[in-house]
Amino acid sequence: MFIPSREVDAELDEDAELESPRDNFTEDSGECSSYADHPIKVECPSFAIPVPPGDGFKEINAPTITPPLNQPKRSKKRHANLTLDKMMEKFLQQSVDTEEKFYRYEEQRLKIEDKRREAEHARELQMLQMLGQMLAGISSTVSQRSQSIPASPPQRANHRSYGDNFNYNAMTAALSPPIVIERSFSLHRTHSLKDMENIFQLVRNVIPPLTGKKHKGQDGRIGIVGGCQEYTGAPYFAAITALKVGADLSHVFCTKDAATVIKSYSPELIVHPVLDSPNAVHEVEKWLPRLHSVVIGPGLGRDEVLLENAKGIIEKSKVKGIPIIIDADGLWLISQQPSLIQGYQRAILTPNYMEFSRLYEAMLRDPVDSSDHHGCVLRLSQAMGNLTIVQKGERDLISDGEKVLVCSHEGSSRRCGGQGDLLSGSLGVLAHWAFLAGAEKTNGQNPFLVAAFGACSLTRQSNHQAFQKFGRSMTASDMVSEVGTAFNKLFET
Ligand SMILES: NC(=O)C1=CN([C@@H]2O[C@H](COP(=O)(O)OP(=O)(O)OC[C@H]3O[C@@H](n4cnc5c(N)ncnc54)[C@H](O)[C@@H]3O)[C@@H](O)[C@H]2O)[C@@H](O)CC1
Ligand SMILES: Nc1ncnc2c1ncn2[C@@H]1O[C@H](COP(=O)(O)OP(=O)(O)OP(=O)(O)O)[C@@H](O)[C@H]1O
Repeated sequence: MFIPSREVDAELDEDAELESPRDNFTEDSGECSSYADHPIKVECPSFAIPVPPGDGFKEINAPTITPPLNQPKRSKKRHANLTLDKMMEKFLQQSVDTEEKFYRYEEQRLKIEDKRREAEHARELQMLQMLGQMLAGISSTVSQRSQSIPASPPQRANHRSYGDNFNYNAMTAALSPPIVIERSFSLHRTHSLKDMENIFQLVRNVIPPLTGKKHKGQDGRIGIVGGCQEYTGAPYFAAITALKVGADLSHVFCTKDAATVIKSYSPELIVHPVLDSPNAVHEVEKWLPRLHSVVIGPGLGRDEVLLENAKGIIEKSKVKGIPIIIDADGLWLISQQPSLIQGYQRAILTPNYMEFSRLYEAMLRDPVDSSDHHGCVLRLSQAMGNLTIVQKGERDLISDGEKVLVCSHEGSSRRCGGQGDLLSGSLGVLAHWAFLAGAEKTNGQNPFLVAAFGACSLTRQSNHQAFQKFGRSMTASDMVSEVGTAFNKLFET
């Protein structure tokens, strides 16, 4: 049934409770003696509000029953407040829904726009390639004329470069041994320009263009779950790196006592002191629809309650299909309960040497074979249900159980704590971008492999640059300062 808003006002008058009229109006004002004389001001919409029958509202024409004078009125106002709360809740929900719809629409619109730009870009590339071929033809004719020795075919060795195959998926399916794609050059050594371009192009392809048409949040809203009394640096490094890579918003979900500390490091971060609250999972779950990816583990610690909450957050994120990056103590949790993430192919695990050994032994019941790193990372990924594994180390090995990518981009010999946090934060953003872009933009390659490769190269380049400046005194904060220029150097030049 519908009740005009005026009727709601009248009903609320009658339902006055808890506070007496004098709570709102002073005696001296002499303005108020009873609710009948001074109805409570309630902000109601001017249109009719649908109200299901039997929820406490009287029929419009029902006779008014005057309550006996001595009857306490307290319980009725609570009712009025409850009704108001319900209405407010409904309005808020509607506005959240509308906002969500708007975001969805915007995202679709931008996807279409991206596709258009992509097609334009592809056309331009094709023309450039044709031009390149023409120029190559001219130069080879010149060199054939000047040298009588014929050019030898390109050496492939053990590697396959991205540029060799456009239909990479089909090739992969046809080959039984794992494909190893390696980029082992430094920006400072001579290398094949073509290889470098091909491998980085896949990462570049997934990076959203900077345009004036977007609203805040569209380039990434990343959640970091971690941060406790002992560890406040790790979630900060991950969250600030996510922003420096290009995310619009970075949320940290940490314990209460870590929150103020993390906030004091950076006003850019949104910090939620909820991780040790009794309803932590629910508190984080409320934010999940607004997050594009979550990074679980930096500075999480190994407290039973926090690990249990992290477990709940992983489960809720899986239900929502959000890409999940698991690092540090999040990996400790996974090594205790691998089934928590097993088979969820939107997950990326980033173990260091120790974390990898723990996971490997938990899953394969064997020690790591130090003579076969590629095989180990491949087997671990397969055992975990083909989710992406990034084994960090002197060379980062990245596998989805089908292929192994090797990133040995030049970093430095400095191994200060916190470098892995930069990696997981940047991966949070790149995984979202790559996932959104899809395999179409990565030439059929698993987008998470591309994202992981991008994040590893970026971390190592930041490390390299910071080490050039500070040498042995370099710390993770120095690396954070280099993220912007490293990103430009690798992906935007
Ligand atoms: N500033 C911060 O707040 C930082 C916090 N961090 C956090 O610290 C927590 C613990 O991570 P860690 O990587 O330190 O984990 P671990 O405590 O497992 O390892 C610490 C280091 O101790 C050594 N180690 C561990 N087990 C060993 C063993 N059995 N034998 C010999 N050496 C061994 C290894 O060098 C290892 O890197 C994580 O939550 C992580 O995110 C780190 O990210 C570093 C920076
Ligand atoms: N020996 C190495 N040489 C060059 N780069 C390395 C080496 N070891 C690690 N890295 C780089 O540093 C990044 C972080 O790896 P690291 O092993 O330090 O992680 P972590 O121990 O998890 O870090 P954190 O201290 O944040 O917990 C890796 O992605 C890798 O690119």
